[in-house]
Amino acid sequence: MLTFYPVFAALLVLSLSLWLYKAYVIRNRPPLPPGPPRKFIVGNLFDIPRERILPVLTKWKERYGDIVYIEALGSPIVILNTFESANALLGIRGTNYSHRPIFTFAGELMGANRSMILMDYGKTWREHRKLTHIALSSEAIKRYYGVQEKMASMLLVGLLEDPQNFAALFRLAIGRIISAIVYGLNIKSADEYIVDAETVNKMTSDAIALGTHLVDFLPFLKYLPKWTPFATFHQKADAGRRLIDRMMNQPLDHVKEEIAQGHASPSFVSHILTDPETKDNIDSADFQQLLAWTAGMMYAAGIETTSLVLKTFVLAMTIFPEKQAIAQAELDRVVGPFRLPNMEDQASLPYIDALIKEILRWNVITPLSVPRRTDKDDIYKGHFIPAGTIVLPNVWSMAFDSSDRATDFMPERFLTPEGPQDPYEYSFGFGRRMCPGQQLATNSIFIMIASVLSVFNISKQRDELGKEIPVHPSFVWDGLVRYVSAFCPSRLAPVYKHLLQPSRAFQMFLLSSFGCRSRFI
Ligand code: HEM
Repeated sequence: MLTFYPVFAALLVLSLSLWLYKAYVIRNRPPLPPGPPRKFIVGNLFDIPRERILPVLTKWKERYGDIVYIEALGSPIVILNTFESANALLGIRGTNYSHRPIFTFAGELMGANRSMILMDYGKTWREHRKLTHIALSSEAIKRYYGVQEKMASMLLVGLLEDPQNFAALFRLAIGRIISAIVYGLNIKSADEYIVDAETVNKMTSDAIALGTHLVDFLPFLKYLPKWTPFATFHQKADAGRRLIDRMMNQPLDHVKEEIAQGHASPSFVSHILTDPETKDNIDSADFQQLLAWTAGMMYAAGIETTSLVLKTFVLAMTIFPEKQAIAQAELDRVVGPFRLPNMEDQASLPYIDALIKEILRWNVITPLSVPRRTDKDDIYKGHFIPAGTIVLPNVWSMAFDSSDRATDFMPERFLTPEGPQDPYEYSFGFGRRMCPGQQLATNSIFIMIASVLSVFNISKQRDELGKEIPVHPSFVWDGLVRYVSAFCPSRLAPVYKHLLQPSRAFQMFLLSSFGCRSRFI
């Protein structure tokens, strides 16, 4: 008993000193950024409704300004509402702001932290980024023009046959481009793997949405045995892990088999596996894992995002036919009626370029980008940002802040030199972790949009009485990606004028024989 008192007294003194030190440090450091009042323990956890998060963020921005501080179960979160603050912190102070939050559910339990997008900033991330650069550098992407043009003409053929199925056809076209570039897959094998990629995307995007899994805020829950009633997340995570592993490894094994049989098509993966110089330059303990995950990541990150932009394009053209007419007039003028557009036309089609920017702005695909985490304490504009803070760039507010009449669909806003912030500067992220697939994505979007507008008129469906069925834009946000919700009252009708109204069979032949000069790596 006697020996207990000195230990107890020492502990008491230690705790008191720690408490006093913390109080002293807190009092002497700059204040946290402003934000809504926090409740005891839970903080603002229940102020972040998943479905209505954007209006809540807008309200906070109006009340607290450029940079807003909230907490969820003790985890600090900072929301950056302007391009200036996002660029200053995520871009210029990139060393401190390029980490990702620790996603216990998606990252650790499902195993998605092996992918570049969720991986923490550091040596392994740099290896992934370096390898990805081989496939997506400005030089490399020029070699994909042929495959992009070919897939665009195949899309047109698909649309002629089944115009109402446009959403699936867009996804297929984008999936085929990426799988041809990354794995050199032929169309049949590509279509097989696209289905896996879709499921994995949806699952991961859902899993990393803010506030979806309690285990992300209370990581000790991961130690709950799998059989306990509250640990159903374990089964979900195990199923996710199996699916992710299959998606990463199956196409890679497919290419290896093709190489062994001597008939692999040129692709990123076959290039890395067969070029001894490239392989020798890669300093990685687990080369196979590195290759499987860089290739799989390009595939997974590129399909849903790019095809969503195209779906938004159809929605916008349905609602704003006058903008469609201006874009088609430009195509008539520049490309003319005797051929389909190609990648070289891009620089001569400023209205199409402005149209793509407006689509990216009007429906921001990732309204809060992909979250970051601070490594060390920081001070910005007199506010203290603690180490370990989750940082969310509010891209949504950047897009709608940038000009008056922000909710209108107006590609023209990007045709004047004093126009608003360029959406390419915020839609694809910031600084060191900016999307490496941006150029590939914008090229695919360009060729698909220009080709579709050359051959089709997009309009509202009509009912049995011939009256137009109204279309109301509606979006669903799963926390990372903002989807255009199922809408189908759009009609893609061939206009034929660009092909001098040939017979249907001849037209199919013409379309499918365009753009066949495909070369990959
Ligand atoms: C319209 C299409 C696309 C959009 C809107 C988009 C958007 C984004 C965003 C917002 C990020 C997070 C950046 C950050 O943290 O600052 C990102 C990361 C990433 N994107 Fe994209 N992306 C698109 C297409 C693609 C394509 C086609 C590929 C590859 C072929 C790709 C590969 C990646 C990868 C690998 C990352 C992770 C980068 C890292 O964490 O270092 N994306 N993308």
